[in-house]
Amino acid sequence: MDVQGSFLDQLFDRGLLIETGVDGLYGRSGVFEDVIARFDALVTRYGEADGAEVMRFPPGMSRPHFEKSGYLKSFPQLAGTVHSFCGDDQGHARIIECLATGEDWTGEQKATDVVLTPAACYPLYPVIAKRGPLPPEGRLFDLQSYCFRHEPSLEPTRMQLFRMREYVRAGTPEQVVDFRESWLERGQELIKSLALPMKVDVANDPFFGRAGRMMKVNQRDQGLKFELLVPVNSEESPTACLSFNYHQNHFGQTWGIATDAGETAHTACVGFGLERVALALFRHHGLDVKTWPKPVRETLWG
Ligand SMILES: Nc1ncnc2c1ncn2[C@@H]1O[C@H](COP(=O)(O)OP(=O)(O)OP(=O)(O)O)[C@@H](O)[C@H]1O
Ligand SMILES: [Zn+2]
Repeated sequence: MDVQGSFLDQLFDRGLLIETGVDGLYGRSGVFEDVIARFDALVTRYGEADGAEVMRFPPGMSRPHFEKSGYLKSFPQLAGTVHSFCGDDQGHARIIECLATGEDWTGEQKATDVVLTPAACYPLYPVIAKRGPLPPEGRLFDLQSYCFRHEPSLEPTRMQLFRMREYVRAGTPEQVVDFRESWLERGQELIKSLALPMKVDVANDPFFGRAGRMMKVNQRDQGLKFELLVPVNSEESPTACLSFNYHQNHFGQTWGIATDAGETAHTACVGFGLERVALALFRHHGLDVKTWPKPVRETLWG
């Protein structure tokens, strides 16, 4: 068995992750959750002085907002929608019949107004827009959400439902670029304080299809996305644990968000993959948190 498979099996054997029968969909133990909570609190300590406005959204968002966001243009392969049965007794009878005969029953389902949140910041932009033009200092938000992406995998770091902590900045290009620069530094300090090996590299999002190829090249050429990578599954392809994204005026234009001076607002976000950081810690410091290096334990548990 390859290294990835065995790391996942070790996590199952220890009960840190709990199998559900679906790749990338796992339960988590109390110990695993405690590591996530401690890391989440550490992120808060690093960002505290900035006074971000805290908002928490459920892991589903408005389908009309999702449609307007442009997500389906770029990442149709990752999207997840919530469907429900809206029929009558006959429809119900067909579902039961299909289940009994092993036929597909899902044709009776209809799309609801809810889609699964693909990234913690997607529900935020329409909320910012609704408040009107930004104040002169711009705005800063603190988010955390379960996110869904249809990317089933045996790599434990690639889940279908996982939590993303984010800080999102909206303002002038200068304000937004400053924010991203400062988090590029802080993010590295933060991961160093956990004694994890890392590197920062330019990256691209998985834009779909032929048209997506150019978008990947553009994103890289313009340095719009950086990732902080930690080897978890392998040394050759380290895992993006943090990402630093400059959207330029994409969301400002899409949602009609203006700066105080009446220009289209720019936005950027820094995202922390909470499960990925936890997995990196278990990978490098061992499956028993009691034996983790003392400085790491002190950073997390004080
Ligand atoms: N499938 C996933 N499972 C667990 N965590 C994830 C997953 N996809 C993304 N993340 C985490 O969420 C953060 C923000 O998401 P982002 O869209 O920037 O990731 P990404 O660039 O798509 O990651 P990758 O390149 O590995 O697919 C990432 O830095 C990562 O830590
Ligand atoms: Zn984001």
